[in-house]
Amino acid sequence: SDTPGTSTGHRQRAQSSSKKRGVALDVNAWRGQCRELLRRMLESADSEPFRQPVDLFAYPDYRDIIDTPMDLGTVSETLAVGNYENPVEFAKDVRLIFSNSKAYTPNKKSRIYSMTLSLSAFFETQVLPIISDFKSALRNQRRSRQHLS
Ligand SMILES: O=C(Nc1ccc(F)cc1F)N1CCN(C(=O)c2ccco2)CC1
Repeated sequence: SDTPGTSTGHRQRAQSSSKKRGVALDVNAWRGQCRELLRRMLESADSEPFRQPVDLFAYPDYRDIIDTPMDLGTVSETLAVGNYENPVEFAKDVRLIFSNSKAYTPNKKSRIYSMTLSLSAFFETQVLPIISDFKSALRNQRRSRQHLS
């Protein structure tokens, strides 16, 4: 065990701003990354039914089942005007699109519902590193601010 009273050595904090372990920990990088992720989803054929709000004349019972409609166009607009504070809020709205489709579908074999399954699988693989990079950038920022105080 350590000799009592010995310091464990004072880790010199690198003076570099946000570079740590070779990755740039930029607390704002998530916004452009999410815009790019949306762009890739919107170019996929699987997103076609989810690019705009559901036409309630085509699906008159939609609001009987779905309390909070959501679509990729609305998410894109919210992101563009700066109304998401972080990628977790962004992911919450995208996931709402998929859960709405699951709630509304009459059966699990419906074509439109099956499109959300592949789109959601793609989304989850892509959004995970965006969220974890954001969270480590935030930790890093708080650590460096705390260091200054
Ligand atoms: O009507 C649309 N989208 C849409 C919106 C604007 C358009 F111009 C054209 C569209 F096709 N739906 C997507 C959401 N939806 C479902 O998730 C679902 C699950 C099972 C069966 O449908 C209902 C249908």
